[in-house]
Amino acid sequence: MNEVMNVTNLTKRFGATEVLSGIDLTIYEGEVFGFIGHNGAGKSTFINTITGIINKSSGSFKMLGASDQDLDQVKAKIGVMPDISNLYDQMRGIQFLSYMGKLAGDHRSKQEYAALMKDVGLEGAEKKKIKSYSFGMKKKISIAQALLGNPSFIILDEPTSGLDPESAINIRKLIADLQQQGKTILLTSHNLDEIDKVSDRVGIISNGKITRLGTPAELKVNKVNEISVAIRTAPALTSDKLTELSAAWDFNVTFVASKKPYTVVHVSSEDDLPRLSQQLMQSGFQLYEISMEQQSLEEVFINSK
Ligand SMILES: Nc1ncnc2c1ncn2[C@@H]1O[C@H](COP(=O)(O)OP(=O)(O)OP(=O)(O)O)[C@@H](O)[C@H]1O
Repeated sequence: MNEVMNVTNLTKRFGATEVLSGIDLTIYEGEVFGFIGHNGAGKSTFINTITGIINKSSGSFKMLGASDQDLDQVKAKIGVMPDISNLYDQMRGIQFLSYMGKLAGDHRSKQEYAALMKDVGLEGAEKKKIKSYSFGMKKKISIAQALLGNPSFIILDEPTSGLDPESAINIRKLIADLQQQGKTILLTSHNLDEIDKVSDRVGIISNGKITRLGTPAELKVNKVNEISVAIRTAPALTSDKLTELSAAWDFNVTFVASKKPYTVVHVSSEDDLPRLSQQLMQSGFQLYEISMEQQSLEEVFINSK
């Protein structure tokens, strides 16, 4: 697999505050990489550093084969979504894109710029001044700007935050289309369900370091000897009742939570499931459902701190 980005021990300090504390990360050609972290974790600082908007403090990185010293050689192949406060808001949407397109060496026809606006969900807003755009519309035009010049590596910082659900779905489709075209995408989002859906791999940044890295499926695997099971019974199984009953069982079951109408418990092996069902029925419970639960990416994120 070809490396599109390779970051080694990257640090960034603002005065005495260290925001990135030794990031190591490789992104491969054709993948969608999702970057998550709490507010202020350093996601934007990371993006700004690897795109040369701000200077690193130490460490090194390579982008599309060029070292960080030679970033200018590959900048045209990297599409970065600008902050919406950096849009020229006196310009009309299509005028802005064709102006920025020319700067990026992108010589499309007017119809092609209109098609790009349609792709990001701005059909009908081509001739409106950007200053009249809503927050979501500004977000969409900045995504369009990131696509100018046909970049092979596209970096999108919170592309769907503030978008209505339908627009967010369209942007996710656009990301999937771009990946189909062979592009590599780095995106950040606080919508963990979205990151789960669109990303091939996910990195969690916390305290300036990447604390978890893997495919969504890898991250969601429960700890060894800890299988979450959701049970729906009548009457509902309470923590006290489970403690009382399980004292006599020859396998371990621990109460985790009540998530109405389910009771979530941990068992240590899949083989405990039939035993658990049998014991509950023998104790007078009517068993309606019993199923293994996978952690959500949200739970992985909360537990990664
Ligand atoms: N130019 C700057 N000068 C000083 N501190 C900065 C500067 N830019 C960012 N920071 C600080 O760096 C930290 C990381 O900020 P950053 O914007 O990278 O976080 P983030 O993960 O993108 O957060 P969010 O999810 O809220 O967008 C914050 O504490 C922020 O205050």
